[in-house]
Order: sequence, then structure tokens, then C-alpha cells
Amino acid sequence: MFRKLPGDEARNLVTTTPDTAVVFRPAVVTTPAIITLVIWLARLIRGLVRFIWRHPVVVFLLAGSVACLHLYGWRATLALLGVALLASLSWAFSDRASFLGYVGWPLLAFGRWFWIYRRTWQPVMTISGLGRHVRGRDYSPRLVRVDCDGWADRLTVRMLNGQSVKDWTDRIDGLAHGFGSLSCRVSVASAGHLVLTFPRRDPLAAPLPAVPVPLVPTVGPVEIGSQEDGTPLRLKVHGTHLLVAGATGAGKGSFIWGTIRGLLAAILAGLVQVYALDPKRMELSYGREIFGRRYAATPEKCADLLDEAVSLMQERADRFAGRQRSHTPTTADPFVLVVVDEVAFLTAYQSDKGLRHRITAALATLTTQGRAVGVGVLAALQDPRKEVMNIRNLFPDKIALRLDESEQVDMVLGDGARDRGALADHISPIPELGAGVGYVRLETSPDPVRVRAAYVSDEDIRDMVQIVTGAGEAL
Ligand SMILES: Nc1ncnc2c1ncn2[C@@H]1O[C@H](COP(=O)(O)OP(=O)(O)OP(=O)(O)O)[C@@H](O)[C@H]1O
Repeated sequence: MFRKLPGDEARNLVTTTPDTAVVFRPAVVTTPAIITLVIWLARLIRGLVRFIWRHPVVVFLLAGSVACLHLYGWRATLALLGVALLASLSWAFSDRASFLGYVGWPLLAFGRWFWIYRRTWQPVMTISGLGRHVRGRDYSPRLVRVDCDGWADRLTVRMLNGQSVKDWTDRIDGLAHGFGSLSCRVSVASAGHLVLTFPRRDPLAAPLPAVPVPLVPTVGPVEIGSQEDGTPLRLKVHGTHLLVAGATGAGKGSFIWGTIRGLLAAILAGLVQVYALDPKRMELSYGREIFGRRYAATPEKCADLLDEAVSLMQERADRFAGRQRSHTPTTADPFVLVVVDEVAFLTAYQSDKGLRHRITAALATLTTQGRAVGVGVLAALQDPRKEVMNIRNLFPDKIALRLDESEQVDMVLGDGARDRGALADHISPIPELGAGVGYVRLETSPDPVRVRAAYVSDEDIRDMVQIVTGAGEAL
């Protein structure tokens, strides 16, 4: 035993049991039973109120059935439940959306909370390392609520004090598999609260047919496909620049042609002009009649066309200076969309140094100064490395289609995008399953959204050419 008395010199003392831990007897303050009972009661009431607030449909059904059983007996209760079931069925058939919103999804959310999340919450938190064991006590993040819709479960979670979003984004794989889902997205709901999204099915698993050509000219967000939650994918092109990156066969063409298709009525109305740069001569050449003289394939012609767009942009900027700060498309000043298929052919892979510098400078000028005066760039790219595309950060909105390596995801969408669930490197290389599927990260939102562009087939492009040439002849 190691004992040191006041005044003793520690170095002259000898201990025979040096490993003995010093154990203190904790001070025990006896709490009166009434206080313990009051605390328990308060917790019980708080839990009940919370349960009623979160699961009103279930509480209503249970309380109603119990009351009916007590007042009128089991026969009347069964009859009432039968009537309620019939009424629900007729509601579901006559107005499916409101039935699902008020009854269907809340019931499903209760079922999934009860059977899956409530039961597996603690083990998943502990094993994934999100729970903590401090001084003999277990601390676990709190599952605040579960919401369901047609394709996913959304869990609102209260993080432990001191946890960061990164603690969660680093564990999305464990969370997804722990709760029986294929993927998990993490987004911030408020200070200390996160929303975890677990898809139950994939609404983007099958190819989508091309969106019909709009009848009304529109330069606003153009519908080109579908988002993961089933809502239309509307891409903003006017007032931004877009970079679409994806490996070969990822479906970049669908995004390019889908956008042109969505703008076709505006092109015919003279509100939009498309400058098409097609150095691969494979993609845009198929519908080159749509672009008229604003089509270029050789690097020299591409550079000339880009310089033309830059001159137009600068002329507009001079005219707008001091008069207007944003652009409204008119026939006199249409929105100019510069579409570049495989931009690396014109920048990184261009052997003529002078031409390469000229093209890169023109693209940088357009992407830095174009959006306020109605000039936008939509560029497609296979390899997103900085050496290949050193101006990729000048594009405010980015789309990552199927990529070969996980590191490329953040190169395209920005830091932390893959951690937040943009698994572009997991998209299937089988065209039916994965072509046109990608993650969109907009300037306005850090959360990547999974989308699929509708497939614009060669026949659809031929139809578009016919519409344009037919309109030209009719004039
Ligand atoms: N949205 C889509 N839905 C379903 N299938 C698609 C879609 N887009 C493309 N595909 C299929 O994938 C194939 C490759 O598409 P696409 O040529 O657009 O890819 P890409 O990314 O432009 O490739 P590359 O860089 O080699 O030109 C198409 O021939 C088509 O069969």
C-alpha cells in the first residue's frame, strides 16, 4: 500500500502493490421517494404527449377501438372497424394523394418506427460508433421522428452534444445497411438536428421516355427528367452555368439533348440561341440543323464561335452597364446557351497551345461574366481532374453522372458531396439501370439530389430537327 503522510518524502516510500487503483467511495445523497415518483410521472406524461403528437392516427385508431369496445362490446367494435375500413378504401380510391398524406404515410411511418428503427436504433448507434460510453453511462443520439413518403423514410435525429455532421456522413454505409436500406443521405435540419434519408425503392431504376417538347416558349427551368422523390427534374439554365461530368456512356447526351429539347419552343420563338461546340462530332452533329450556323466541330471553328459569344457578351455588358443588372430574354437580346460536348477536347487534349489558351480564356470569360447578361455555358466532361478542367470551379451548378473513382465525385460536386450520399461511383454501368442517372448539386444547396434524365433517342432528335426545319419553311 502506497501511503504518504504530510511531510513524508515520496521517493523514500516503498509500495508493495504499485498497480492498486485508488478507489473512492462515492458520496450517496438519498433522494426522497416523492421526488423520484414526480420525476417518473413527469417523464411518463412527456412520453405520452410526445407519442400522441407523433402518431395521432395510431392513437386515434387505438383509443377509438378501446372506447368502443368498452362502451358497446366487440360486435359493435368490429362493425365500426369494418365501416372505417370501407370508408378508407373509398377515400384511397377517390383521392389517393390526400389519403396517403393523412393516413397511409403516417401509418407506414409508425410501422417502420415500431418494427425497424426503434428496435435497431441502439445497436446500430453503438456498432457504428455514433453512441458513446462515458463514465459508465451510455449516450445515444435521439431518434426524434420518422416520416415516410412514396420512396423513402426520413429520420429526424438529434445528435449528441459535440458531434459533427462529418461524424455521421463518415458512417452512411453502416447506417444504410444497419437499417436495411441500400443507401443513406445526410442533411442538416437545424442546429443539432439531422435528417437521414433511407430510400425504400428506386423510382429511377427504369429509363424514362423523353419529355414532350413544351408548347409554350420557356427559358425558365426546363424539365428534363425526374428526381428521386418522383418530382420532375427541372434544370435551371438561364442565370447559371452547368457542368455535366460522367464516364463514357454515362448519359451526358441525355442532359444536353434534354435541355435543348426543353428550350426548343423558346429557340423557335427567338428567345434562345444555342451555340453548339461538338469537337467529338458525335453528339451534337446529329441535330445540327437546330443550331444553324452556330455549330462548330473543328477546334479552330470552336474557338471562333466562342470568341463570337464573348464579343456578344461584352457588347451586351457595355449596353447594360448602369442600366440593368439582370437579363430578361427577348428576341432582340435572346438567352445564349453555349453547349460544349466533351470540353476537354478543346482544353486539355488540344495540342495547339495557342488555340488551347484562346479557348480556355474564352470559356473562363463566359463563365465568370456571362450569367448577368444572359449567356450560359453547358459543358460535358469525361475526366474531371483539375489538370484536365482547370476552370471547373467556375460552374455554379454541377452534375455527376457515373464516375469511375470515388475521389472524382468531390472533384465534380465539391468537397463533402460523396460523404453526403452522392455515390456517383456506385451508379450501374448497365445503360438501362444507370445511364442518365446522376447527382445534381446546385449553387443554392449543399445537398446532392439524385436524378435521372429522360432518354432523348435519335428518333426524338430527328423529330426536334423536323420541328425546327418545318418552322423555318413555314416562315
Ligand atoms: N437517360 C437515359 N436513360 C436510359 N439510357 C440512356 C440514357 N442516356 C443514355 N442512355 C443509353 O446509354 C448510351 C450512352 O449514352 P450517351 O452517348 O449519352 O453517353 P455519354 O455520356 O454521352 O457517352 P460518351 O462520353 O461516350 O459520348 C446510349 O446509347 C443509350 O443507350
